[in-house]
Amino acid sequence: MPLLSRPLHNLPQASRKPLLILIATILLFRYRIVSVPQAAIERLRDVALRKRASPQEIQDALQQVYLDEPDGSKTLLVPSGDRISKVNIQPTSPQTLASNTPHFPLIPPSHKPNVDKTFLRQLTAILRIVFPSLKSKEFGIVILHSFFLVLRTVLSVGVAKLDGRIVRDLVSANGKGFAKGLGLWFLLAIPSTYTNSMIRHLQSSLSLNMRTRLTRYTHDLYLSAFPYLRYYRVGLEGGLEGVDQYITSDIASFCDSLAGLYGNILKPSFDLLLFTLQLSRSLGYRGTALLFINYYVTASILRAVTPAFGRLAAVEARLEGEYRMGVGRVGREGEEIAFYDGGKREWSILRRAYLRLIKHVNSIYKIRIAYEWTEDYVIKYLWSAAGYGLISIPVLLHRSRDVGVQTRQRSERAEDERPDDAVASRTEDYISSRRLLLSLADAGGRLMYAYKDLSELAGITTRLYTLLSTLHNLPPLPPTSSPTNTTTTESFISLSHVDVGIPPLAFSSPSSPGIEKDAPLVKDLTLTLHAGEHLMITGSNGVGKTAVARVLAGLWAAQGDGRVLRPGRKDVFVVPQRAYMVVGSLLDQIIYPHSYTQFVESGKKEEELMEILRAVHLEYLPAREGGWFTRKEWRDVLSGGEKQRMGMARVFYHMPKFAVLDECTSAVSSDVEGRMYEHAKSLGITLITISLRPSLMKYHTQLLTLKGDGTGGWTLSRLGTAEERMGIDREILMLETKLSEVAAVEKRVKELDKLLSAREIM
Ligand SMILES: Nc1ncnc2c1ncn2[C@@H]1O[C@H](COP(=O)(O)OP(=O)(O)OP(=O)(O)O)[C@@H](O)[C@H]1O
Repeated sequence: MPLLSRPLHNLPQASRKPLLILIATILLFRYRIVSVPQAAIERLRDVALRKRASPQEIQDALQQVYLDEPDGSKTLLVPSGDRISKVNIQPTSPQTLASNTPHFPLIPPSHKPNVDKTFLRQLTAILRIVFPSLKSKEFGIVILHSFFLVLRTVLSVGVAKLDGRIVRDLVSANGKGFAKGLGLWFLLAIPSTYTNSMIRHLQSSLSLNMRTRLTRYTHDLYLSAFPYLRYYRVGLEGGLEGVDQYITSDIASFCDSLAGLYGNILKPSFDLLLFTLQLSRSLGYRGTALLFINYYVTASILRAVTPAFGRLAAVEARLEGEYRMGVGRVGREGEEIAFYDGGKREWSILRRAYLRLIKHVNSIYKIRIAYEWTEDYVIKYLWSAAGYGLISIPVLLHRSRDVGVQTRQRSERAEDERPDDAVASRTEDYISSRRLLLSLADAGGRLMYAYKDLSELAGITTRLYTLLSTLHNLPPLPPTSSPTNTTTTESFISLSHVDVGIPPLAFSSPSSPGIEKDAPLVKDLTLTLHAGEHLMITGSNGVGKTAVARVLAGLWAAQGDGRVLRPGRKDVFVVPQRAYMVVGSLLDQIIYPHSYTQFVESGKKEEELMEILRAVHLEYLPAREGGWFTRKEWRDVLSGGEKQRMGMARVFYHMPKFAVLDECTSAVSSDVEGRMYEHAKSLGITLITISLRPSLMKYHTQLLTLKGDGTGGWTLSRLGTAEERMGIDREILMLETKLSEVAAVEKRVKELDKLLSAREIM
């Protein structure tokens, strides 16, 4: 170590060299990717669930996240403790998506959710996704759940009977019978309580499984590749806002509500059926008929006073979404807001959104008071009173019959019946019937609540259905056929008579016919760009430059009778104006949209990534940020210019034939920008640049100028040879130098003027 303890510059030349090599090696090793080559992927494949994973395997799994399976499915690697669990995820097949589409016809925006035929149709369509087959896990849970629900009802009847028996034995002072009843009571308590816990567990489990299925299905539908790009088009063309609320909150509410409702309908229905059957034995046919009249009257009263819970729930979910979007916006754009010190303004915006929400929720609560009051009155008190009346009929009839019989037989024979037995048996009847009636009232209450829940479910179902039907019905973007010339294998991009305009809504609703279509931003655009030629698109702000890029990228369909021909999606890479940073490591930023596995499989090496970073002048990043695998919120960590350079790094990583650069270097210094352009050209990438910077003209051979005079006009001109372009550039530089000297000359003229006027005064 004495070598290291001396300052480096004090060392003789000969001993300095090995030290420098050593330091360089250590540095290189430090920033070397903890490479997870193909072998590591195979190793991860072999990691068994029960086997303890090594720290290296855990690290690999964290970076890898997924394993691609030969059947197209993915295996999710979840490190937990020192083990790695694997979850196989089957993507929804395009055939399934296509076969489901006819079940999701669009509903008019004016549709008001209610418990009606439309609701049933919507629910059935969604249930196709949740229960794809009778063999599915969800269906199994429903069967088990139903079993426990029925068991609970059967046990309740048993409890009611036992209750009556215990009291009978007590009244008739039958100690032995009483002790036996009590023993049975404790025994019956075991399956009863277990059944209750299982019902709750299976309900939560059903909800979670349904949520997982719906979420996966929605993700597969929403995050669809070209030609659907539904995540991008659902807002502009689908007219749906706040999709995050639909996918996160609405799906969860729907599943909770549906799973809860199943139990809340099935169990009280069974209760009602079984208890009525039991009661009818002691009530007789007249009592049973009266019981049914009671049900009918109650249901009619409650239906009349039930508010439109479905509509209220749908509005609540929408307002919840608006408030959530507001909070999300402040989080996302925090820095911009802070620069303007816009906290107060945002406060008032958020407050308004929140107030709208709670005002609505409050009004629901108020509406509920009247409804719940009526419900309680009818179910608890009216039913109980009716119950007492119904129980009293056989008891009183029995008694009067007894009295009649006794009077008639009094003279004929001595009373051989113990009055205690009769009382005990009546008490038993009464206790059992009373318990059954109380349970009946409870079941009725639950059913009425279930109706309210059903209305709320109708509201959430409509929202979820709207999302799914919009996603299903977005038509695919028109194909942009690959123009690879088979004779020369040369690629080109060609637009012929293309109108470029904001895409209209994909579906015009019957309520809003004949929406005026916007005039195209650019009309009748025709151009052909061969590989090796470079196009610059310019024009004032808002004239439609990015719109042209969107058409070139295939994000917007060409309007009019135009035709777009371009190579496949791999060969055209677009770098947008706003730099996008993905969640993940530093390495993930460069390789985006590739995953880590794709990077490993591409066979690219870490040295190549370093080379790319060097080309965009970001070679210091791995050292500064603590290595390739550092995970940070890159959107905040990198500066504006750094983010834009990262965008260019992605171009150099993916090496497309064409790169559309939409003002993606506006925050990069001119010298670095120039070097990046030169580098791109040296790699054989054909550039299509959207920019207002004349200094970039020299890297291009064609200039498309959008006029922006409202007519959609444009001009296309050649920019001359490289020599000529450099000549123009030199002239611009010379003129700019001369212009910069003007200020100094003017200053000197003013000084001379002052001098002259001073002499004249003297
Ligand atoms: N999603 C959209 N919804 C509605 N209007 C849009 C949408 N996208 C673009 N526009 C409109 O289309 C016009 C052209 O937009 P574009 O982004 O192409 O302009 P640009 O020429 O790239 O402008 P800049 O130089 O400011 O980036 C603008 O008037 C814009 O308001």
